[in-house]
Amino acid sequence: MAQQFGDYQHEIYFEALGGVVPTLPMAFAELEERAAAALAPSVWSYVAGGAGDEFTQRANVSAFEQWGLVPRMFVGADRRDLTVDLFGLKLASPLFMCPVGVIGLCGQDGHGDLATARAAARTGVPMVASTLSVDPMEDVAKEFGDTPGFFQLYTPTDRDLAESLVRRAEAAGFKGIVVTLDTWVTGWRPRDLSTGNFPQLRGHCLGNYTSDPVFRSRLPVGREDDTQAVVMQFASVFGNPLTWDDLPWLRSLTSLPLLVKGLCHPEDVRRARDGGVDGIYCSNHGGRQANGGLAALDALPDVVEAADGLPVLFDSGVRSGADVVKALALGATAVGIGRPYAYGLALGGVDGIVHVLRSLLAETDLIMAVDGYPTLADLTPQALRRRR
Ligand SMILES: Cc1cc2nc3c(=O)[nH]c(=O)nc-3n(C[C@H](O)[C@H](O)[C@H](O)COP(=O)(O)O)c2cc1C
Ligand SMILES: CCCCC(=O)C(=O)O
Repeated sequence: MAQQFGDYQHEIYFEALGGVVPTLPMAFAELEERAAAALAPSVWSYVAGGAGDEFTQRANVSAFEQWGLVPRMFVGADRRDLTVDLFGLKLASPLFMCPVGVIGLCGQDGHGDLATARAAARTGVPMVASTLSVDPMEDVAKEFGDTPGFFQLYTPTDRDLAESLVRRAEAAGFKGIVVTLDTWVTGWRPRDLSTGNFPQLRGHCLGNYTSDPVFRSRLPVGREDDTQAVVMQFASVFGNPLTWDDLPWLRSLTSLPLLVKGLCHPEDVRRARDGGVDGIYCSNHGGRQANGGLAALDALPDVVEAADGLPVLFDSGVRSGADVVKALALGATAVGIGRPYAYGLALGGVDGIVHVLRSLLAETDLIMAVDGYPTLADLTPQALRRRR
């Protein structure tokens, strides 16, 4: 019987079998190497870099090697189902694109946010759009097609501005708000400190601020389009060291699904759950914020247990379909990638992102086929063994 393959993601597989050689890299190492050469050096070091000596960033990746999937036979997994129900949204797969603040700069035309949204429309893989984007969120959301999108909020100290950003996201049609908690201050990032390179402080990726009526009203009259005034105002409101006392206010901001990003401690997960969030987002920001930390994957099982049935989104260190499968088996509801799609964009624009997403999805699906785990429900911790 002919193999029953899933969807669009197998085009890449059939093309290769048919002798169509992909022009973009198939392996992450080559993707990264070629992106390093394609991106402007300042953008490359900002995107690729992490905190301190990048121990945690490396640990995020190597943590996946500590787990192995145990194959099951006689399953006949000729059809797989990768669809996910998230807050009532039917997603084509459990993959999503993490918020990446300078994604705008990774596209050759300087509109990488729009390119990412277009890739989301083409693949059904949702984008979590960062507060720090070149193009305003309304323009990004227009490109989503039928794919749901989420808005990531960096909560400013100016509460009126925070409310305005959330109102705008609701009006633009975003399907959920992701509040990032681990980056109210930028971590110790030697690559950027040694070059003085922080794109936001050079006036890049501030499109959601410069288009915001509340933000504009705070600028000195007549200097609304003056980059220096904009950067100073941005820097003065950017980081809000929120406490648990702020959670009711955050919750009151929206009736959309509310997720909190950056949770790794089970006690924080329990408190967030009690505070009425709709989803937990387990991440250590790709190792960019605090070095010396636990790999995000190693925090995931306790987070899932404490979430007690709430959806758990996961990112940090995912580089292959095997990684996606392992994170799902450890309890993630959906799995995000950051740097990999930024590199795809750098190399091939919208097509480059689509290539990265299709490749990851095809590998994920084929592992589930070969290893006999045809549905996401089959992927449980029992599917994995810790490496000895
Ligand atoms: C260049 C860059 C910019 C980022 N900007 C944001 C951001 O604006 N908001 C946010 O919540 N996370 C941001 N992140 C973190 C990602 O959302 C995600 O947690 C991380 O990239 C996942 O790790 P990975 O790159 O190893 O896949 C950024 C990551 C990178 C690499
Ligand atoms: C203050 C940092 C904003 C962008 C970001 O989240 C990142 O570079 O990791």
